[in-house]
Amino acid sequence: MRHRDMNRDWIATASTLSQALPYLQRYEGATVVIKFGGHAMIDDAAMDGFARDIVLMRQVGVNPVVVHGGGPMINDMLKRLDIKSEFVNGKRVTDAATVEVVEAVLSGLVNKRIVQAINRQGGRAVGLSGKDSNLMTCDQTNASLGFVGTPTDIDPAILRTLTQAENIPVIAPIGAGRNGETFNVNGDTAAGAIAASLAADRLLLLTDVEGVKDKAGNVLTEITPTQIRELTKDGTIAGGMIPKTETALAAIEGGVRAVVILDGRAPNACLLELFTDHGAGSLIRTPR
Ligand SMILES: Nc1ncnc2c1ncn2[C@@H]1O[C@H](COP(=O)(O)OP(=O)(O)O)[C@@H](O)[C@H]1O
Ligand SMILES: CC(=O)N[C@@H](CCC(=O)OP(=O)(O)O)C(=O)O
Repeated sequence: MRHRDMNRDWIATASTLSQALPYLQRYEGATVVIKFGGHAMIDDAAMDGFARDIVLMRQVGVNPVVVHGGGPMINDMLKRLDIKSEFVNGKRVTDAATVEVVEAVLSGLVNKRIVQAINRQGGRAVGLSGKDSNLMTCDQTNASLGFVGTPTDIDPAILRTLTQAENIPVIAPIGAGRNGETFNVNGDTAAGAIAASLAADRLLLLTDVEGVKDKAGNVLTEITPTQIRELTKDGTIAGGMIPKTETALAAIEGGVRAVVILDGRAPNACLLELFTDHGAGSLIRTPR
């Protein structure tokens, strides 16, 4: 009995691999930008699973570009330093002291943790922030948010150099201001702007919910720009989901072929989305 069950498992595994062929062919040479949110990095196992998926993508000829968040890790450090922090529409109000902590945590602790996790799985990850090689120049979003930036100029040349050499860029969402300022950029916003600059085939926004939910709490497997606007207006899309859906709309308008908002805590979330017919999360694509 036990033998027969094991056989069945192996057959299912082989069948999944075989079914992946058309997807592997479709995504060979494609650019996929993955936003890894702070809430998706729940523990070492989630980090290692994510790293493994990214290395597998690279191995089969996809060009993965990782943009990360780290909101909960910034909160921890601010708490340790006794600095108060608040959010307005999913964006952290960032004063001069806060932006120093944000940069240290994102470009230092979080970025290097992801780089190391990918490299331990056999990949070649290179960590950078928007300041490196003029990758992301920003203007202030709104005076009331302090040092929060909106990307205005993205120079993706360094990303192309790295991906052509089969390296995996891992980007902290810190932007350079025109007058030497450091700007805190929401991770989703940064990922969307970078994906648009690369005319990416897919932007995957990994988070801690299964997707965008409607009023009744059901996950919408596909969501149109009109639905997003309506659900935001009536408050169904709120908090941290606002920058995600705003990003999805801007990315689609900016030339990204499709955006998926999905649960990064689910094992192999990225592989499931790209290489199987199950898909995952909420898909937003250019209206046809
Ligand atoms: N309509 C909605 N559907 C799904 N999640 C929503 C919705 N509105 C608000 N949210 C909230 O948005 C959160 C995701 O944003 P956030 O916490 O910033 O994630 P991350 O750290 O992964 O970027 C969810 O955990 C959920 O609480
Ligand atoms: C302006 C702004 O809000 N920046 C975010 C940057 C980190 C981030 O986006 O992290 P998650 O993806 O984990 O939420 C912050 O300070 O928390």
